[in-house]
Amino acid sequence: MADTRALTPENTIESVRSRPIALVGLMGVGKTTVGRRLAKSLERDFFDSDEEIERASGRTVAGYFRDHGEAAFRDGERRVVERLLMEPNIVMATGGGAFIHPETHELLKSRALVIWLKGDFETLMERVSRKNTRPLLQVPDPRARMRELMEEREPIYARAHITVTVAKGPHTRTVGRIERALDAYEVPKNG
Ligand SMILES: Nc1ncnc2c1ncn2[C@@H]1O[C@H](COP(=O)(O)OP(=O)(O)OP(=O)(O)O)[C@@H](O)[C@H]1O
Ligand SMILES: O=C(O)C1=C[C@@H](O)[C@@H](O)[C@H](O)C1
Ligand SMILES: [Mg+2]
Repeated sequence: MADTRALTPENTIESVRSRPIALVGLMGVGKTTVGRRLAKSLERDFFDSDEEIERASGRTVAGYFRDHGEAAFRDGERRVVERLLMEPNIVMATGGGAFIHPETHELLKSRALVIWLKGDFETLMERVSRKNTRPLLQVPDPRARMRELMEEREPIYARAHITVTVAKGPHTRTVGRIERALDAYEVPKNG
């Protein structure tokens, strides 16, 4: 059955704006910390898919990867994202790989207003180096791994409805940029 929530010109801008807002992008770009502040500013509820997986499984993301592997994590992530997309009026921070997984990508693209937070390499490295809890970066050369992830993933993140460039500076600046991008957003003619 056709998804009536697909982003087409028949959707009024009001209906598109009332979709869940989903933040996607690489580890460390600020999806969680910026998302929380954006939700507050827009008077929406905030959810983080990684935190929801941790709550539901009673494990940390790193523990989940260790015990069940990445494929099981991606499956759990898809289910969590699908459930969160039923919530009205939310901002959702997704895990860095959610929009890369084809089924989760499709869900997000058809039911949310997807915003790619695009960071430069050095900003991302500086931010991820503050915590060593990210399983994909527990490798001998995390800089090389991050470069690979950027190359593999950026063309996919670029399919988001909106791209917002994130640079050094306070979270509030990124929130302001996202709000301006949302105000300027128009439903594309070709869906
Ligand atoms: N202007 C800023 N915007 C976003 N994050 C910032 C900013 N300044 C500092 N940070 C910090 O960068 C770190 C990473 O942010 P955060 O955890 O929100 O990233 P994330 O995109 O959710 O990553 P992950 O995909 O691993 O969940 C945090 O310590 C956050 O406080
Ligand atoms: O970029 C990724 O693939 C990931 C990012 C984190 O948010 C977690 O979802 C997990 O560490 C995987
Ligand atoms: Mg996060």
